[in-house]
Amino acid sequence: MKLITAIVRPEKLDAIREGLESYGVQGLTVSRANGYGRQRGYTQVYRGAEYSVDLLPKVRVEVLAAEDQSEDILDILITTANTGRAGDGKVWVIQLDEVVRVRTGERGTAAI
Ligand SMILES: Nc1ncnc2c1ncn2[C@@H]1O[C@H](COP(=O)(O)OP(=O)(O)OP(=O)(O)O)[C@@H](O)[C@H]1O
Repeated sequence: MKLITAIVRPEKLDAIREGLESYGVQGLTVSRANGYGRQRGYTQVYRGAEYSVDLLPKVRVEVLAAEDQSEDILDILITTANTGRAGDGKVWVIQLDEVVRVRTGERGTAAI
């Protein structure tokens, strides 16, 4: 099993959700995030003074995936989040030891 985490543009969230739901993903976690990548934020001018905004608002999308669905889900995230511009985000995949469904006590792929 894998944990797939995507840090992406907030305005892409609807498209990402649609893509994942059409594929049949049963659940996901969304939270707000702030961060920067290589572009290191941007410079803004306010009342004549220049200051830099270094932590840009993003959303974090987390999806639990069975081994045989992980590549498909990764593809959906990358395709739906892409605009081709700097700041599109990052996706990473972590190998999981265990997942437990709290209500039933099911474990492993059955708990996803
Ligand atoms: N090395 C990193 N470690 C942890 N989080 C990161 C890292 N790089 C980027 N992020 C997170 O991903 C978000 C989006 O990153 P961003 O798209 O700017 O990455 P990038 O690698 O600079 O790509 P691009 O060249 O498209 O801007 C950041 O705001 C940050 O929250």
